[in-house]
Amino acid sequence: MASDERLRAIEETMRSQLPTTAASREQISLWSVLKQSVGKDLSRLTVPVVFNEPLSFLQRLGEYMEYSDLLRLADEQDDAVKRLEYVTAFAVSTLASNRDRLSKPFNPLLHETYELDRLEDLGFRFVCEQVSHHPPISAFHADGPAFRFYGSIYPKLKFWGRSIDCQPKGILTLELTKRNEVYTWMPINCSIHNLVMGKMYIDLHGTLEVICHSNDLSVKVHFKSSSSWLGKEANHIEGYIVDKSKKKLRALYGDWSEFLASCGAETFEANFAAWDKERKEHKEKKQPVVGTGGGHSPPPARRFSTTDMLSSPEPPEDIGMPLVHCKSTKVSSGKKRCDKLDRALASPRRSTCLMLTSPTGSGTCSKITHLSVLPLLTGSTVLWRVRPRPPISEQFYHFTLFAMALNEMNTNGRAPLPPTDSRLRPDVRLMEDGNIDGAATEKHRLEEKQRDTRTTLKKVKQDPHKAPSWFTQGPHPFVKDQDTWHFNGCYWNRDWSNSEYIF
Ligand SMILES: CC(C)CCC[C@@H](C)[C@H]1CC[C@H]2[C@@H]3CC=C4C[C@@H](O)CC[C@]4(C)[C@H]3CC[C@]12C
Repeated sequence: MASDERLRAIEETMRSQLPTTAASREQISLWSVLKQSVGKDLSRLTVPVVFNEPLSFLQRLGEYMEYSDLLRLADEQDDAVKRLEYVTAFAVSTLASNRDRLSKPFNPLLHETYELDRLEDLGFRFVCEQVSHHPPISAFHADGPAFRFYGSIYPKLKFWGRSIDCQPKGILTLELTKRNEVYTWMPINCSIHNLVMGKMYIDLHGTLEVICHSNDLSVKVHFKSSSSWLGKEANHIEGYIVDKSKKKLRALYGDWSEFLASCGAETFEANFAAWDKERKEHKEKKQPVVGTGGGHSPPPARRFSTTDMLSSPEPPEDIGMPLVHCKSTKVSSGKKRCDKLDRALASPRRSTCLMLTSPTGSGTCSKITHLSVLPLLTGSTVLWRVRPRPPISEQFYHFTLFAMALNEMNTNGRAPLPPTDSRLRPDVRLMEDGNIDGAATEKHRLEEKQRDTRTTLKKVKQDPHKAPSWFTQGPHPFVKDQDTWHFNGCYWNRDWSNSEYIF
């Protein structure tokens, strides 16, 4: 693995924002666009480009890998329950970037691909291909020194007038290769509310069941559905790790957009009610120190300097007190504690512990732009916490820093991309550059081109369903009666002689 300095060097070469800010949608009513489609599958519907984000759905799937470090941590645990804890934290972390992301990624064209080779700095490489057009199915495969993570998603979207329901189909599989362990889970359901009136928000709901097929440990993480974006249950998740006999071994709880912690099952049962009450009260009070958005005027900024901070050699593991979360533009590598900040907090009587995380996890601390308190149950271990989004995120489709770099052309002396890579899509690129009309024209042209290719192939009696290049469908190796898409591994030979320019 690369040294810290090397890591930082790579990180600094990546862009931290898009070329232009998002265009305003105020002029267009989403309702007028969607009203003909009530009750229909949205995959065939095109929305005006302003309701898109400048990423293809394949690139969006690349965001699953933002916290791939959790897989290294999982692999390092000698205790099977702890491994499942980190795997579950990873599964939850793949969902975090959905918060406030209320734009539609571009529908991938058939056989479009996307690669994310971060083997050198982040320890994984990822490939995704659009393997089917109707229904739209995207298959992906990622690997690293200790894992393989693969699956497919068919994001089934239904429009209900005031909301959109998404019941994605597919299965996600994680293999910890050195441990010979296999985990699976299904994508979680989600809804987008208040399309017509009120503040739009995204709600993830249902149960995320992570099963370890090698030792019969499993966990059902329940995602509470919230009735409004202010809802006290909003984003709350909880569940128990159980063994074969359903004996509760550990409790997991958190917020899919912020953190996942674990504690003893008895602690959770005995203290949850009291803690939950406190948490809800806290949620009502919770206010960012510097505005994180909502379009309202932010409260006055408070600044803290680096000298206010005491370094702690080790990140606090068991934190039986509230955690303060700082969003900072830059933070020095490692995690730092600060007790002086106690006084700055809303509830001065609490003992508090400050953990600083930067959007990238490294850099030097210059200013803190956001503070929030995470209440935790006594004796908890924080398995995962979200990296704060950059302050400019709001103007850039609420992208995380990780997302900002996904469509970057920077190949930095790397091997050339295949002609099917999402980064070469002219419509997404134009949108990113702020040319909405140009993007709309190109998007239309690509869709027509795709249709024409299919008709021509049919005319010359060729199979219009040319097989995907890098994946084949077949039975799941570990789950009965379940199909999955298998990566053939050839992608990384980087031979594009059979890849057509689809854009
Ligand atoms: C008209 C506009 C506003 C519609 C916007 C629809 C957007 C928000 C929809 C379209 C496709 C959706 C995604 C489809 C599939 C999944 C996998 C699931 O496990 C988590 C949610 C996630 C990642 C969805 C998030 C929301 C999503 C990106």
